[in-house]
Amino acid sequence: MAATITDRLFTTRIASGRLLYKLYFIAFIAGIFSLCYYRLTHIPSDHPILWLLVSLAEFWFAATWVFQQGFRWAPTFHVTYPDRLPSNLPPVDLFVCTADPDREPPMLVADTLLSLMAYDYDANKLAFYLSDDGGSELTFHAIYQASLFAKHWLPFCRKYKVEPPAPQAYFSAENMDVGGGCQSFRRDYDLVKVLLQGNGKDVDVEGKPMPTLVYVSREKRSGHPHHYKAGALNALNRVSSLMSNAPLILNVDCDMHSNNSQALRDAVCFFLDPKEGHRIGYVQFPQSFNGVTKNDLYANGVKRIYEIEFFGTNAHNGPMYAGTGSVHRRESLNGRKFDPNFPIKLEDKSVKGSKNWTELEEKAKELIRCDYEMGKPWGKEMGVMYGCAVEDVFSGLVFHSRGWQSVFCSPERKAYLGLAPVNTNDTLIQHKRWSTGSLEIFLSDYCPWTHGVGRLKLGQIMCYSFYTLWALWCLPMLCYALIPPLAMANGISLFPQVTDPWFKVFASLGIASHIFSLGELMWAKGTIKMWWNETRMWMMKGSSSYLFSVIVIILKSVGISETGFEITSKVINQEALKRYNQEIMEFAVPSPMFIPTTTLSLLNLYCLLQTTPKILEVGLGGLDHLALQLIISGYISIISMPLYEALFLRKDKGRMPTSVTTYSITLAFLVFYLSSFVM
Ligand SMILES: O=c1ccn([C@@H]2O[C@H](COP(=O)(O)OP(=O)(O)O[C@H]3O[C@H](CO)[C@@H](O)[C@H](O)[C@H]3O)[C@@H](O)[C@H]2O)c(=O)[nH]1
Ligand SMILES: [Mn+2]
Repeated sequence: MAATITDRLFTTRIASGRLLYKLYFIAFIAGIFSLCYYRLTHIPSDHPILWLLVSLAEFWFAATWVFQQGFRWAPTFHVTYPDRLPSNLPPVDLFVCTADPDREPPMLVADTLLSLMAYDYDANKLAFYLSDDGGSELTFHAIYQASLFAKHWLPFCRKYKVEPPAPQAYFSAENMDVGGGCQSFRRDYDLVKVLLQGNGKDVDVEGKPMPTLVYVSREKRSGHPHHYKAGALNALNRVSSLMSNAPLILNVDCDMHSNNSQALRDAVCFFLDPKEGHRIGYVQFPQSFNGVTKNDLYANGVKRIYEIEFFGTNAHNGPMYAGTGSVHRRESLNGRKFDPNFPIKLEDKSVKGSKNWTELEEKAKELIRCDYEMGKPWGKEMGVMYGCAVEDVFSGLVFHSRGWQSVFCSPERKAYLGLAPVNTNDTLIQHKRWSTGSLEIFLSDYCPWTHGVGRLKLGQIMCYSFYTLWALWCLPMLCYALIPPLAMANGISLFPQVTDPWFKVFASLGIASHIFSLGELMWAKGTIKMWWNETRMWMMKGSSSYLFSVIVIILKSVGISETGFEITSKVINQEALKRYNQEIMEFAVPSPMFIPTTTLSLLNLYCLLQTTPKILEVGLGGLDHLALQLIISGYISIISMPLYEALFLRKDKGRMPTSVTTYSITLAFLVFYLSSFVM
């Protein structure tokens, strides 16, 4: 297949203006060294512990800044040339996962599936596999109806070049041929059902071939871990190798529909490239989101990751595997190592010709049984890795350490559009899962600092360090949100006073890092308010999600708790949606996730109010030695405005539940009074 291609199918360009960045880098790093020097030469004799904690926090802030250089050093962009692709394209198997019909409405799943089926690609080369971990009759029915509707939808998309090819509006009850087909459905056993037969057996209303479509639902039995999404992907991997065995595998979550019917061709360009193609294990598309508010209230548009940071990873062996929107080489997914001396060609080993589908369904059921994997290398040496709440990043790290490269492919027209959490609690829970999983990776046998050395590039290790140590942000954040205000209230100075030249070092580092991150986001077409929201969410995640992650990991290490997969809800009620669109933060549920953040905000406000009378008494000049602490608390209080409103001023249903308010106030006072004994 690839032998006939001589022209490059993609090219690479490094961002301009790097000299300017390097100058900034030198200035900033000089600032970090000065700060360290100041801390080491100014150890106070009366409060050494406070000094130590604040210094460690600053050290960790500096270390994460250093890791981030992996993303910032050389942003690298790829351009693909799909026009140069040969007509004989490699087959692709497409996996879609769903797990819970209440949190992931079947209509959404069907919509995603149909949007993918509309890819501009030879239908004979595509096979779709839907994993329904919820084993839901409703989902099955929706998919079955979708398979019928697809026979109308695909010709329609071809004719009118529909973009995005997701039929939401079209996929209404009137369009469906209701009834039939799924009466035999029972949910007490494994189910593999071929809904559309490829290779010309099933045709659309115009007589053109349909792709294959297979519904898979795994049996769950207690005592047999089903490994969540990773388990689902591995089950689909085996079923697909039996039924179609395409050399490429695309994975999309049910909450992300295709928004660009050409994107698959872009991905194929990387694998078929005559020069670099053989090194590439997977292509990762960005995750982009539908319906995120103008200023991205919860920072769930994750612009920073997918519109800034991931371009930086292209400079050193490519991005992390981020789950949805990724195309894998089956060989690398199945445990093969990359060996430059024995390049693996992207060969078409797919199963061809007419098939006995009933027989295949029966055989496939064996492959998805919950005890099938016992004693087999799945989840360890083969397939997506088990044992981690972020199976994607973990697996990507393993593929990278087996020598494969990845590429970040971000076409002009967004490849996928998905649903992001639309309230505070879901956001914090999602980040708890991500940061817990990330820390699990760092603590695993594949730790980038040990296993990664010699296998990964330095820049890659830095990027992985940044992500896998995310959860540890909570420690410096807690230090900075607790110690300076409490020390201030007790009259203890922890920073140089305004007239001290060292003050300038602290001030410049603080200002520079803020201006830089703002500039970066503006470059990615963000807004100032978006940046402010992002900063607030960063603090909330830091003091809540990340803190809980660290606690979960500690509990897990002593065997008290297990990490699971809390599925993000994709439904929202109308009233809450209205508030969301007005960019009013939603709390509403009495979630423990809120308590640390609200406590810290209250504490900072209280310490600020406590110190204000003193300021009025002696004038700002007299509090010169506490100026930086005042600024920190002032900053935390200003950014916490929406929290104070939710706690005390709002009357709507989205306000902070009284129980959270009570706990937080009590806790804040407790901490405050305890501190006066300790400090
Ligand atoms: O037991 C399970 C649990 C989840 N899922 C599926 O996993 C996907 C992701 O779940 P979601 O709740 O949407 O989590 P997100 O945080 O939005 O997912 C992000 O983070 C995950 C890792 O934590 C990645 O796998 C995803 O691709 C990535 O989009 C969905 O399609 C689910 O149906 C399963 O198939 N089985
Ligand atoms: Mn999701």
